[in-house]
Amino acid sequence: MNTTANTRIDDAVPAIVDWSGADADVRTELLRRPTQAVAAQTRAAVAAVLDDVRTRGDAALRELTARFDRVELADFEVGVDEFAAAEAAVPDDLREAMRNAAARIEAFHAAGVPKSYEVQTADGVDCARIVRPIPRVGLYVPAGTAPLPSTALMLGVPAKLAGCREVVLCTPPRPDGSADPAVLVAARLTGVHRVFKLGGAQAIAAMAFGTASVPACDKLFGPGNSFVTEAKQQVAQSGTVAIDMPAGPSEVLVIADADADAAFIAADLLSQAEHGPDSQVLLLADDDALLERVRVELSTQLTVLPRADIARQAMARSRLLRVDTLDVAFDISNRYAPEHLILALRSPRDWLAKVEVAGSVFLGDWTPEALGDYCSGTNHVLPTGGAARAWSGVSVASFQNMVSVQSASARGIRAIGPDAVTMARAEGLDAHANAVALRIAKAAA
Ligand SMILES: NC(=O)c1ccc[n+]([C@@H]2O[C@H](COP(=O)([O-])OP(=O)(O)OC[C@H]3O[C@@H](n4cnc5c(N)ncnc54)[C@H](O)[C@@H]3O)[C@@H](O)[C@H]2O)c1
Ligand SMILES: N[C@H](CO)Cc1c[nH]c[nH+]1
Ligand SMILES: [Zn+2]
Repeated sequence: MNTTANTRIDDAVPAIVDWSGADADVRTELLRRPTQAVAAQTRAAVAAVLDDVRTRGDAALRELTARFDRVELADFEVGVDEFAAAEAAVPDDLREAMRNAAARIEAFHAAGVPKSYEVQTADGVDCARIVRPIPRVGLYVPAGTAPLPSTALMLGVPAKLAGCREVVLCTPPRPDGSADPAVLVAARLTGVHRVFKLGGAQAIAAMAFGTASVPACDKLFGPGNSFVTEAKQQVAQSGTVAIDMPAGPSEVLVIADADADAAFIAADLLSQAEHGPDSQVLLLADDDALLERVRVELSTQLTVLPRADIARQAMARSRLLRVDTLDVAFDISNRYAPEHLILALRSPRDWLAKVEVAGSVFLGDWTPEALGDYCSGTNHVLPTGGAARAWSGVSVASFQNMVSVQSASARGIRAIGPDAVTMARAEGLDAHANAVALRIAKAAA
């Protein structure tokens, strides 16, 4: 332990680094996520797992589950009896909280369901976009460090709103071979059709390629550790299946001013640090005294946190940064593109226009990030690792295909056909030109 003034500061708590005047590119470089070496190791391990499941199916799943989850399973699918046992095991207050959360998630997501639309683009030419559910989707619910039934709600509710025909869910088995009961109850609450006790890259491989017991899905969803996230990216590159986004180890970036509540900020930082040793939590503030108060609070709160060991490891990749102005803090945040952004500022809504990219934003002292994790109604499956620059959190649209439709009458082909013929000839594609010209001639007769 170090000593500052009268307070003992936990060794894991980062020192305050002064970034006043630091070059913007240098700052961005310093906030990089996992090193290339770690990523390369993970890539190779995941590629081997995917290959094994693709070639050997269920036999590979059994071996990989024994190796990584330390449990021998003959059958991965959750049956009627296990669902019934889960319903009996989950306490009423948790069931009630999950029902309430599901209702708010549904209310928020239902308001954003993309609608079909039709436009007449020329006389006799109608164009439409119709919305269709993706037929078979695969959801991943993490359960390595801790089972996350809230994730089953975040994925199951929009899948149900979209109307997907078959919703499959994988979650890692517990040491006794069962699935977490709360995950099963949450899955049932949202109408998930089939649940398999599979975790990690092998679960992703099973849902991407299909095996004798697990159906191949059209699109995969959900967060997970670096193995799960890498597996999703590799199966997406193989072109057999789509994915929602890279949703890896949790991150939060807090921008705070001098009057922010240090205890609240420390609690929010620790709430994401406890997700895993590879979480990253960042605080940017323009006030030395506030930063010091947060260090003290982090030390104090760590002493009573049950998952302090995990949070301490995450602290090693985390930073407390002094910036010149709040404008600089927003510039850094926009370059970093955090999964979660907390604005612990006075009049936080006035600052919202400065946010260019972030997965989800939390305004003011009374909006802890944990509310969004569970029950405000927004989705907690969010892009990480800088992916928020171009990817968005899960929504009903993530579970839908948009199909475009066009219809031309004889009047329509006369009206717009000549443009097509001219453009086709310019591209040297005479068969294209002919397909249109034939119809123009017949429509004119
Ligand atoms: N971005 C988001 O939206 C979001 C949401 C919730 C959680 N998360 C993140 O999800 C992650 C959950 O991770 P988790 O570990 O708790 O659960 P997990 O279910 O993602 O991973 C557990 C699985 O990883 C596999 N595994 C473990 N060690 C392995 C190894 N050495 N080699 C190969 N496979 C191995 C095992 O099969 C195990 O079943 C956390 O990092 C959390 O921060 C992100
Ligand atoms: N904070 C996580 C997303 O990074 C979501 C979660 C689930 N349970 C608790 N938190
Ligand atoms: Zn969380």
